[in-house]
Amino acid sequence: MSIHVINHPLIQHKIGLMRAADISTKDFRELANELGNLLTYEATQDLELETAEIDGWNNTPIQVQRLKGKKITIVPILRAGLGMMDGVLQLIPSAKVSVVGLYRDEETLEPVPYYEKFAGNIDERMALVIDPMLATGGSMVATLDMLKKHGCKEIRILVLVAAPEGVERVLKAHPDVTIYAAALDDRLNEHGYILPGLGDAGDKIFGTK
Ligand SMILES: O=P(O)(O)OC[C@H]1O[C@H](OP(=O)(O)OP(=O)(O)O)[C@H](O)[C@@H]1O
Ligand SMILES: O=c1cc[nH]c(=O)[nH]1
Ligand SMILES: [Mg+2]
Repeated sequence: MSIHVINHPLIQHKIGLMRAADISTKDFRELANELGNLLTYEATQDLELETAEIDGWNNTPIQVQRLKGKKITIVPILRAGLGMMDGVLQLIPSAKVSVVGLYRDEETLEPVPYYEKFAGNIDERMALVIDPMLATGGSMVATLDMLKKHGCKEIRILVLVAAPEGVERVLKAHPDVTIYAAALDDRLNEHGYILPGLGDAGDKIFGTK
């Protein structure tokens, strides 16, 4: 469908903090989760509601609104997607979690799949795919291919930083998805890293460099 870059001041402030060269693992992790949380709030603004009747505090039946349909599934792309998951789950605590494991081959930049485990009845659930980085778009397109192969029909993507090349590739292959991003950056460098970007998000979240 499209990309929404969320220009909320808190989001812009926090993504700016994440770009600092000397950021600690602790701060990077905290900010990735906080942004996951804020992007979830933005991406769920139009979820469908239904009316339900419950017993109110004084034993009188009252009508309340609740989310309609089957529970959402959150889809973190390993590893780095896990770095946003706690923040997303804070707002959607009963979501089902589907996991996709992919890494980018450093030479070809193509995704190499190594794991997948999807929630049951995924064909009836909205999927929120989370990954801090959308670079060439290869990992995201592979994830969307997997989800659709399992019947998933409604997919929204939450990323911290997107590159124009990746956005174009995703929306060309899957024009029905919507991307929510904290930032749309300038370009990719010759190694497929986003500029100005965040560096290697997986390494920063897991403290592996
Ligand atoms: O758009 P692309 O060019 O596919 O690149 C983006 C992917 O690269 C990173 O993962 P990485 O392969 O470094 O794996 P990791 O999360 O295990 O570190 C990132 O978290 C995305 O999944
Ligand atoms: O800039 C990038 C590109 C891919 N993966 C990352 O972690 N960062
Ligand atoms: Mg990585």
